[in-house]
Amino acid sequence: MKLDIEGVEKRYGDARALSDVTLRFTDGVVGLLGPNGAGKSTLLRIVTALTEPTDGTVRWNGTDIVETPRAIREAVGYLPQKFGVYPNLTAEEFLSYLAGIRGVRNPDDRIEDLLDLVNLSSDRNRRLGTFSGGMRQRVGIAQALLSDPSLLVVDEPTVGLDPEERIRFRNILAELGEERIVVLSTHIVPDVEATASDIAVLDGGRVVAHEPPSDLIDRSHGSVWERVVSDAALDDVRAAHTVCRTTRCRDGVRVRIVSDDRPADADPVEPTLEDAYLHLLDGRPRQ
Ligand SMILES: Nc1ncnc2c1ncn2[C@@H]1O[C@H](COP(=O)(O)OP(=O)(O)OP(=O)(O)O)[C@@H](O)[C@H]1O
Repeated sequence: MKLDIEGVEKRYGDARALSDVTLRFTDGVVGLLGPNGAGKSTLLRIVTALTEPTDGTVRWNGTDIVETPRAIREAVGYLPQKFGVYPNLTAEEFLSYLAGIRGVRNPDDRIEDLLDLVNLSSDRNRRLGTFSGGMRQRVGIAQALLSDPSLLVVDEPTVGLDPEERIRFRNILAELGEERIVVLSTHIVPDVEATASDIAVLDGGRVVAHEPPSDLIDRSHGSVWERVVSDAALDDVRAAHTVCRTTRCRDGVRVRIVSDDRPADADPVEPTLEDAYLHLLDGRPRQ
């Protein structure tokens, strides 16, 4: 499978949401990272043929999806950021309804397998209106997989999931990525770290990195530090540096800092993907 995005630009009036985006995705999980407003959802809407680019091309296994949107619509499963359900339907009824609309073959077997995959078999006959946010999200994942898509696109899928569900979900994504392209857009860097073989970072509508997580981490070696400070000194450290994490310890607060220069009294530490991501975005912490 191959998804080729070339020179894609998207303008809304005078505002540019995407500028000259060129990316090639192949089988595996690709993590799409970027701060608020970076253009992630816009890019996902373009590659799923829900929106047309203002300029540039997107090809699915060689076929231009702007000219032939059917090529991608038949291949894609999509879990949008805002996923609505019919509250009066049960999980099983909802999936059956969508399977009917989408012409899924052997829908009963497929729904059985998917309810099992997302751990909702025992809740299949409950109305969706009684589901927690995390359970609804799992229904969303199941519906995205109904047609056994070769391209699975998921936008912020772990929002609302508790830690146990998140880990379960990450494992499902990693497994799914073995035989298809999974594009996972998220703010939660550890989710990407756990699943993605490839990372694309957007900032201000442009691609600022596209490489394996280990390469991104390598680039921030020598720029991540830790030191212990008193509570009273914490504000000064925050004013002077990009602080990516603070942890309370016996002697005060352990502060993790991203900086190209060594901060006073700080020791170098091994960077994580989250550190590398902050370092890439000019060391400015974002939401
Ligand atoms: N329909 C639209 N009309 C006008 N501007 C839009 C529209 N959709 C998105 N934008 C703008 O395009 C830019 C990119 O938005 P987009 O939602 O793609 O970013 P994002 O990376 O998904 O952000 P977030 O992480 O907050 O969801 C933003 O400046 C946004 O305001």
